[in-house]
Amino acid sequence: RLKAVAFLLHRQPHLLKTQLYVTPLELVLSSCGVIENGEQRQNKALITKMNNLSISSPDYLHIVNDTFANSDCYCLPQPPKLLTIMDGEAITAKRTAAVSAISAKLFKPALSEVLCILGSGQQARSHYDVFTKLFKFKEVRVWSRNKEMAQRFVNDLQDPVTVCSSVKEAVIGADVIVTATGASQPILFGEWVKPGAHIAAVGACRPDWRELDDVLMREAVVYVDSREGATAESGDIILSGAEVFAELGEVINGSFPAQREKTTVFKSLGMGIQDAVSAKLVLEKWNSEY
Ligand SMILES: NC(=O)C1=CN([C@@H]2O[C@H](COP(=O)(O)OP(=O)(O)OC[C@H]3O[C@@H](n4cnc5c(N)ncnc54)[C@H](OP(=O)(O)O)[C@@H]3O)[C@@H](O)[C@H]2O)C=CC1
Ligand SMILES: O=C(O)C1=NCCCC1
Repeated sequence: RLKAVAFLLHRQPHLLKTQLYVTPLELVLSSCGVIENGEQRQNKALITKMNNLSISSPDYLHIVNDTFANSDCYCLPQPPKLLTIMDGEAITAKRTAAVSAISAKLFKPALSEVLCILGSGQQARSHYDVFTKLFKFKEVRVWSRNKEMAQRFVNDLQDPVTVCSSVKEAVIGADVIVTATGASQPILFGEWVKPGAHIAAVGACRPDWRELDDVLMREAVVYVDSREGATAESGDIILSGAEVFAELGEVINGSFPAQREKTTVFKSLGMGIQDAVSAKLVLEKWNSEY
């Protein structure tokens, strides 16, 4: 199913997020997708997700509504029927980590013993869950801006995880690094990164925000979920001038190689199709069980 989701990333048109700036809150209408079932246009659905996040507050406001509404986008013969409202926060956490896990599967070094997670919020947790479920690491490290948040993150887990006091301490020697922070300036510097490591860069989803420095962005082979999204939404790509090597879907369909032996960055931004496909899976499971 993860593979199917990733394959779809490349096959479907990508609708860029629409961002509405409403002071003091910034509303991001982050995704919108239409699912059709072949020529008959059965099971059509319109999916919207709204993210509401404040940049003036350290809190990322998770007021997220996902609607999965049955509508005919072409002629609207009758008013659309609301199929379901889903918890966008839960879906966003899982689908983002699932896509990063596909990137790790393709690009992480063959011998990957140390996982490092920068950040201790929702995305950090979902990435921890998926990465430690799918891959075996000898050591897992976490760093967070506030050390007590990192400690709280670790206290919630069954398995041992090392809390690090600095990004440098956390990333030195790491084979796989997840950056899932609200940073707007680089926190991860190329000079600290082990050659051949894989970085799943999840935060810094605005054109003027950074998590990774120029050295890392220019030296690594850069993969993205969507070229169009990356060149419009990612400060790490736009401001560093780094070249995008390939989309994840282009690697999965064989158009571009996975350069596993090199240092690789997967710059994740999130796509509507990821939400649409995930919401569809959830709805189908719900319908089959209840
Ligand atoms: N690529 C994608 O598809 C998606 C990306 N995102 C992005 O991922 C990032 C994390 O999201 P999420 O986990 O939901 O957010 P949370 O609010 O749950 O967690 C935010 C984390 O970022 C840290 N943080 C905040 N500001 C800074 C800063 N200036 N420098 C360093 N660390 C900082 C916080 O650390 P502490 O608590 O210690 O202060 C906390 O660990 C965000 O940038 C978000 O926009 C989110 C959803 C999808
Ligand atoms: O895809 C998403 O959902 C998001 N992407 C970037 C940051 C906010 C949410």
